[in-house]
Parts: sequence; structure tokens; C-alpha cells
Amino acid sequence: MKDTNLTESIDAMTPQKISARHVNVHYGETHAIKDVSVDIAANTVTAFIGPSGCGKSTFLRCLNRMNDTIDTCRVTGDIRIDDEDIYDRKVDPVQLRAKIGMVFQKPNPFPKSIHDNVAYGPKIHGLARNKAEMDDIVEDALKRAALWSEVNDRLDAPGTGLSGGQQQRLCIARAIATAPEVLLMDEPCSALDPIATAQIEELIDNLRQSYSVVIVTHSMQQAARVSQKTAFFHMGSLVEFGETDRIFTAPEDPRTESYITGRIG
Ligand SMILES: Nc1ncnc2c1ncn2[C@@H]1O[C@H](COP(=O)(O)OP(=O)(O)OP(=O)(O)O)[C@@H](O)[C@H]1O
Repeated sequence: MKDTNLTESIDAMTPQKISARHVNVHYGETHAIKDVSVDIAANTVTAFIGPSGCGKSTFLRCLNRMNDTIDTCRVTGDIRIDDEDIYDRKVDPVQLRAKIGMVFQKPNPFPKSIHDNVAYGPKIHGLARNKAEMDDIVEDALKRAALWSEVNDRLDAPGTGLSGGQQQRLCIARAIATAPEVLLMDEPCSALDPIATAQIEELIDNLRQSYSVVIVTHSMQQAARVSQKTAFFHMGSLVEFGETDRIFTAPEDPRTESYITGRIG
């Protein structure tokens, strides 16, 4: 993996939120992630890009132990959030996923009201002592997800009745409501139209003031628009990682260059 000295000196000044070292992932006999080491900075949007099947989603799911739910999946290596080993036996994956929220490709609101979708996580984790506190959490999360003004007069309506873009912002509000420190987004705009995509991209830019955001995207334009750091994966390996501007203007590895110029993937 390559990077410039300039980027390394910037890295040294930016606090790291997540540190992954020598991560390997197998699904049965398939070696999906090969010895990946990377640091994810705080208050930064980091994009994972690369051709289909290169392991972007698999690596993303390692960061909040979502792969634990797949029987054939085996993860080795060291992943730390704020220097805490997230694969330590003492760590409860449910608590971990409150701290490291996730938003999926297809908006997937629960078949509940808008209010109850957002209140679901805080309720499970006992974050509100009474209804007034819960209502405050719901309002704050919907505001941070830039949805409040569109839904505040119909909080009891079903979440599934919203438009696709609104549903995705509802899912972001649901993830934010448990006060996470990191937000993982797996192609969050792939099911959305261009206007809804632009709204989510603007939201992602605002979210990084409060969270570390990691986004998997097939769109290089999107990676260039929303991220400050980009990681290029190819066949399970992390080929290149660095400042997004540099990756897109002066990639160091020929595989990165081929991908961003459309010759592979
Ligand atoms: N649940 C699973 N069981 C077995 N193999 C899997 C599973 N999920 C992913 N894989 C395999 O792991 C490799 C990496 O897949 P992954 O979905 O992480 O790639 P990706 O870069 O996110 O792809 P895409 O861009 O198409 O979503 C692929 O070879 C894929 O077939």
C-alpha cells in the first residue's frame, strides 16, 4: 500500500478513531480480505471504493462485527476503536453496534411509526428516562438527519410511507439516535434518485462534524464529492489509501489508476 509523505504527516496530526491491523476474512474457503491494515480518522468521511467483489462491504462489516452474524465468516487480525479491541470477548456486539451505527444500501425502516423507528434503539439501550426525554432524542436525531421539517407533523405515520430518500434519512436518524461515534454506510444512495442522493451527500458532509463516517460506494464521483480519505480495494487487498484528492488526481498504484480511469471494474 502506498501513500505520500505529505499525507502521512497529515495523518500524524489527525486523531485516529479506528485502527485495523492485519485483518483477514474468510467465508469458508474464500479469502475475501487479505491482510488489510488501515487507520480511519475522527471527523472524516472515508470512502471505500473498488470493483465489485473486491471486499469493500466485507471489510466495512468487520468494523461493527456485522460479519459475526454470518456462520461461515471468520475474521482475524486486530481492530480497535479508540484503542479498544472490538473483538475482545468482553465486548457486547449489540452495544458495539449502538456505538458504530450502520446504514444499508436499501432503506429498511421498521414497520412502525416514524417516531418509533427512531426511538427503537434508545429504548433498547435505556437512553431515555421518560417520554419527554425520548421525544427530545427523536427530535434531535430527525433534525441531525435533515428530516425533521418534513415529518414533524406526522410522527405517528408509518416510516414505510415516506419516499425512498426520506426513508434513508429516517434510517440515518435511527442510527444517530443511539449516539454513535462512527457511522458505517454501505452504498447508502444506490436505491435513490439524483435529488435524494444530493440530499444524503449534503447530510454526510454535515455528519462528519459529529461522527467518523465510512462509506462504501460504487460511484467515484460520489467518493470524490463526499470523502476526504479514500481506500481503494482490489481482490481483497487494500491497494492504496490516502487523501481523496490525491487518489483521484495522482494515484500511485497502476491498479488504482486503471480503476479510476475506468479500465477495470
Ligand atoms: N455471505 C457471504 N458468503 C460467502 N461469500 C461471501 C459472502 N459475502 C461476500 N462474499 C464473497 O466475498 C468477496 C467480497 O465480497 P463483498 O461483498 O465484500 O465485495 P464488495 O466489494 O462489497 O462487492 P460489491 O461492490 O459487488 O457489493 C466476494 O468474493 C463475495 O462473493
